[in-house]
Amino acid sequence: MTAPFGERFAAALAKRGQFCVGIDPHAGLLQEWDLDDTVEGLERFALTVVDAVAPYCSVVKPQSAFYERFGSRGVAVLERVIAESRAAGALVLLDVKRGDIGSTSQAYAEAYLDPSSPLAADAVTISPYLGFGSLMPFVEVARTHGAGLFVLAATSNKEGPEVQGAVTNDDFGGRTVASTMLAHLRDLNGAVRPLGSFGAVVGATIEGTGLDFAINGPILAPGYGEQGGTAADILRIFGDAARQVVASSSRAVLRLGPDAAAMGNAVHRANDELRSLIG
Ligand SMILES: O=c1ccn([C@@H]2O[C@H](COP(=O)(O)O)[C@@H](O)[C@H]2O)c(=O)[nH]1
Repeated sequence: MTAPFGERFAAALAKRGQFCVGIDPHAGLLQEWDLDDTVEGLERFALTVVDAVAPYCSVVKPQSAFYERFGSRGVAVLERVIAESRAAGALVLLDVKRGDIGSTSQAYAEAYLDPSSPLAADAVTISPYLGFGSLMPFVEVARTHGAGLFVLAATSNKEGPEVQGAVTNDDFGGRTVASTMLAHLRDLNGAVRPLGSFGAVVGATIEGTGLDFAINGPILAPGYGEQGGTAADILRIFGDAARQVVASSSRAVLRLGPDAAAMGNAVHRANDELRSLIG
């Protein structure tokens, strides 16, 4: 029986550190690596990154869009990325940002979280734009299989606050949407030890929001590196919750390839920096 994701996440961060590499095969990066923008180029790129970083990272985060761009053969590459990263000991957080009415959420959840699916990962990112309740099938499937979820709360992009900073009416608590998502996650995680399995996505780039990050669950902080987020930002934004954060960076690491040692060293450096500030 697989241990719950929150337990596996806490153990992985304690063992391998708080840095996550996003495995995002951008067309521009394929070109920088001297690879063709084809499924063969995609495969070479993605598997080189897996070999270089998955043995050291606590978490890797492939972004599904860059694989879907190549149709079914690209998705087959994604399946290999997931399987080989897990075999190398990394947790795989598949960045798909799915979310729909409940019955469709059920199918998405089975596609990404049921271990019998070829695309099954340890956790996925999901979008609560259809209402947090529409995500309950993901919660149930995640509970059944010991998987994790990361719900978009306060994303790293500058356009996010238009929606995430909007205030709900009194029937729904009169709080910002981001704060409402964090409250739902706090309720789901309860007092589970060492950590619940239901996490939030909060950008490493956001400015003082007054949000309460004590959700007793994992937090993904994308926007580290290329988008400007630093280890100091992780401490500034999350305070006491900083130890539950995995900071994610894609392009800033991938640009160092195809030199595997350079990408591996970037992981060690980022982990050291986060450890020295957060403990
Ligand atoms: O708020 C969010 C949520 C997800 N992302 C994703 O993370 C990476 C960021 O890539 P970089 O190259 O490090 O900027 C990418 O896959 C995004 O889709 C995010 O940036 N912000």
